[in-house]
Amino acid sequence: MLEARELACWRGDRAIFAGLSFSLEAGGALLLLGANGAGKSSLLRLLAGLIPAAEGQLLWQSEDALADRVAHAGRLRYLSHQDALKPSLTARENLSFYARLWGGDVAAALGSVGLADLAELPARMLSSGQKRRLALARLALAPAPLWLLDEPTVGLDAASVTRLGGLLAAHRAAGGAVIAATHLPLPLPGARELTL
Ligand SMILES: Nc1ncnc2c1ncn2[C@@H]1O[C@H](COP(=O)(O)OP(=O)(O)OP(=O)(O)O)[C@@H](O)[C@H]1O
Repeated sequence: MLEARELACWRGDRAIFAGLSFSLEAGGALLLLGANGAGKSSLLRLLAGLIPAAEGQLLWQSEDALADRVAHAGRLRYLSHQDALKPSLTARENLSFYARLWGGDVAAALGSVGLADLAELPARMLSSGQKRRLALARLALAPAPLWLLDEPTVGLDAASVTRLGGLLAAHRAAGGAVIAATHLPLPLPGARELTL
């Protein structure tokens, strides 16, 4: 599904990583590990097409993944370590923005992360873990084959980690792939590990 060949990344005037290769099959999962500053978030941004690779190739089904940026954006869900919420909009309104882009059932997605009762609360009033859950609810809106997740479980309680495990398992069972950067245990059975 996805293949990285000899990727190199520079941030500013510093080389962050080079010669990085991996492949990911449908239903597969890859955990990005490594110390602070190792380049996990940079790699996710590169895979999302948000920063350029200094060298190497990214292939999607054996074709240049980034030749058509719009097509690439359409096949992925990228969750950065920031929650990307509008503080003054309610939880429902925040998620409705993404539903207008991708489709999906906002109420069901809120329910899947346990936020049904807080749908009408402005995002600024949510706790940090609830904000993270609202960001993760985007994953439950409409299918996309590739999920790129940056520290998805930061701030989550145990029940929310279990719920996320359910979303990840359903996504993979439907043939979706996941790449996640994390310092914490993630419910991704059988995931391969890539240490930067
Ligand atoms: N916009 C930027 N300009 C210059 N350097 C940057 C920029 N963004 C990140 N860096 C540098 O790139 C390196 C990799 O950062 P990155 O955020 O990818 O690391 P990380 O592995 O995700 O770290 P953490 O575990 O702390 O989240 C760091 O040294 C960081 O300072």
